[in-house]
Amino acid sequence: MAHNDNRNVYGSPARYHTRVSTQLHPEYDCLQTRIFKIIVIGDSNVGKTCLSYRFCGGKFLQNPEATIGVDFRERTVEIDGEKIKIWDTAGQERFRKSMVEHYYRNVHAVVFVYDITKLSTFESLPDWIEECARHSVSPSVPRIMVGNKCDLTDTCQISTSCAQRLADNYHLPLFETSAKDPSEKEHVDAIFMTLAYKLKNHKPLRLKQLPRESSMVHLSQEEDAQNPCLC
Ligand SMILES: Nc1nc2c(ncn2[C@@H]2O[C@H](COP(=O)(O)OP(=O)(O)OP(=O)(O)O)[C@@H](O)[C@H]2O)c(=O)[nH]1
Repeated sequence: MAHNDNRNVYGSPARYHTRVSTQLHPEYDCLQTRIFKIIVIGDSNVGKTCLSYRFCGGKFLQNPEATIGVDFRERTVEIDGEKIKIWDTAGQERFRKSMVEHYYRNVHAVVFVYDITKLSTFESLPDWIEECARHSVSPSVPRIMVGNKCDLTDTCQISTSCAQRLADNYHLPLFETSAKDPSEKEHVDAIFMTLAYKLKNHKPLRLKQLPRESSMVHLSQEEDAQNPCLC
């Protein structure tokens, strides 16, 4: 396909604001790659930002701020150069209410997170799972449940067996980990990679290659919100 500077990553005319990175990303040397949208959902302070940052940035994010609306993080994984785009959602109702429709639209996988040291975040999980169902997310969309902050064993309030029962009720795989503990880095990777492998055979979004000079265009939140279909 002939290159067109006015096209965004999904190949449709860029009608809205786009942020262009001038950095060259060698992994974009192929003509096309695939992009999957994974949303991370759960109460405020459970560690959604830190988990997604650990996977995409490889580090523990010190002093994260509350997410307002959504933050995007990306990582290209070693499965045929697939690209995972993480939507780190806001846990606080006031910061998420205008975005909820956009969280669930065309989602490829969902990560439900709770904090193992805070019972209320575990008790909220059925509400998060039901919200997801209310937004017509197809039953075929892979979902997982993640208990975060396992480094805080002394203050754990939810036993693995209790968490496993809830996970079984909803037919969700359960993972317990810590975004903070460096020794859990590979485990956090494995959790997201589990989803990546499941997604491999799913229908992808198409990502058009941009010229080497501009290399990469990120959809802004505004643009994504206004494009009716990203598939
Ligand atoms: N001990 C410990 N603290 C963590 C861990 N992950 C996150 N935290 C801390 O938990 C707090 C909240 O982390 P965030 O990642 O901002 O939580 P969030 O779920 O994204 O919060 P919202 O953006 O408000 O929805 C911060 O003080 C983090 O440092 C973890 O694995 N262990």
